[in-house]
Amino acid sequence: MTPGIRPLVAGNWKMNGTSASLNELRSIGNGFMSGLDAETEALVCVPATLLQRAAEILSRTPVRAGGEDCHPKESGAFTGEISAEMLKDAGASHVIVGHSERRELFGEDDAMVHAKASAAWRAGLVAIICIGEMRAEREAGATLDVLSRQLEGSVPTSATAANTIIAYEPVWAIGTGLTPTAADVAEAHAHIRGKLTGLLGDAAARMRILYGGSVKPSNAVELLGVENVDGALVGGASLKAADFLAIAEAYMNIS
Ligand SMILES: O=C[C@H](O)COP(=O)(O)O
Repeated sequence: MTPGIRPLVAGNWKMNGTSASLNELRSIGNGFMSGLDAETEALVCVPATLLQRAAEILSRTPVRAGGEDCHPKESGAFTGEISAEMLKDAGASHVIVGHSERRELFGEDDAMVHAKASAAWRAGLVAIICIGEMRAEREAGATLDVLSRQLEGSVPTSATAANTIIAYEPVWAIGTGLTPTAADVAEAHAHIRGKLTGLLGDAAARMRILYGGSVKPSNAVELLGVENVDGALVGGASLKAADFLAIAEAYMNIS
């Protein structure tokens, strides 16, 4: 945690979920209405097919709905793509950009992530910019260099704490059940805060830096209690309301 920063627990459903899954979303929304929102803000990023319905369901709760990716352009001949403006129109407040699955499986580089973050702001969305090292990069001792390079290339210099959130997700920890040690997370997040300060100045002090990668109820207190960890980006465990709510409840046990 960072003193003065309200934590955010964000879900990322990835390519999961149909109409039937909206019941989980209702439960998440209801869970936050019974006091959890006093501890943390909450967001669930869902597939575009569910976004409008998700936003309607969550509109009666403190939880917000977000998109998982956007195209840099506002509109045009880009079959299959979705713009930030379309996400906003469907009810999104945030959009994830530069998730490692986009970088790794769809060839997105830092310049593309930079353009997508700018597109998010153009549409009035908060950009959640993801960074993180691959397993080989960690093993080569290059983690902090990779994070610096990704921040330099992906985060536009006009980023502010209001329009941008950084998500640190070690790629090898995503969906694997593996997590870095609390000390490793602390080192990475402190490095990210320092690098952001160099890039953005005062805006970095209040910018949320989320941790993502195999966050679950059993490790949430340990991971979210680390200095400079201002919330979580949760994949698999966000698909089950009980798990997502239990992760958010971790904040009741962190002093
Ligand atoms: O965006 C979420 C992350 O990729 C983490 O996914 P995970 O919680 O399933 O490891």
